[in-house]
Amino acid sequence: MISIQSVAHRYNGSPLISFKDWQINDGEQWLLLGDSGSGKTTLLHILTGILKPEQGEITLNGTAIYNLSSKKLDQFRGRNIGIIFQKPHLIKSLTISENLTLAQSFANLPQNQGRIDEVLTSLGIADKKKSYPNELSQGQLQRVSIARAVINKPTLLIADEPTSSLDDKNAAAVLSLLMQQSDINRATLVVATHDKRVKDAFTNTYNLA
Ligand SMILES: Nc1ncnc2c1ncn2[C@@H]1O[C@H](COP(=O)(O)OP(=O)(O)OP(=O)(O)O)[C@@H](O)[C@H]1O
Repeated sequence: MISIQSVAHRYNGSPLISFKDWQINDGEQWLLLGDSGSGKTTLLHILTGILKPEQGEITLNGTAIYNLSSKKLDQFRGRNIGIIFQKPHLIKSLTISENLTLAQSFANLPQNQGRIDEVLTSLGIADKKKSYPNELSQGQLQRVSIARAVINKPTLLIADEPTSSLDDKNAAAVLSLLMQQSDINRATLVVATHDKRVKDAFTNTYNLA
């Protein structure tokens, strides 16, 4: 379970952005909706341990994440949280398989080729394992980014604007893959977007005013 309590943040000299309390139960799928500039990315960074808020507390499965040392927090994030950004941010000189191995080692987990094969197969890109990122299409790269996010079986899967640069068909495909992967891996899913096309797929919505 994730809980956000009395959280507010202010960037240097800017107005305080307050976030209403939010409780996310295990396995739930949530849409985080808000206009551009409303604070979606800020809240995702707070949720994932990247940005310590000026006020408030975030607990993930009972751990108050900002009470951890930065080293512990990095390891905690690597093991418990999978993040999908708008762009894949893969390492170009490494194969798809090596990029995924790297995600395992960042979390201090042993290399597990079987898990890599399993995830790539479930995303329909097992044949791209030995390819380099520049040999893949945008849609395939987006799948690799989902693979990297779920490789360590995170309890929380977060996607920041995963569909905004995609056409209707690809947007629907990526969304259904995210939901499917959250089901297979029993991970809680939070998708931040201002893309109204994805609204109907979710029953739980957290709205930023
Ligand atoms: N590093 C920063 N320093 C100062 N102000 C920032 C910083 N990052 C974001 N902001 C400001 O905080 C507010 C919220 O930004 P944020 O990026 O969280 O919004 P968003 O909802 O994700 O927007 P978008 O949909 O356009 O990505 C905005 O007014 C933005 O200008």
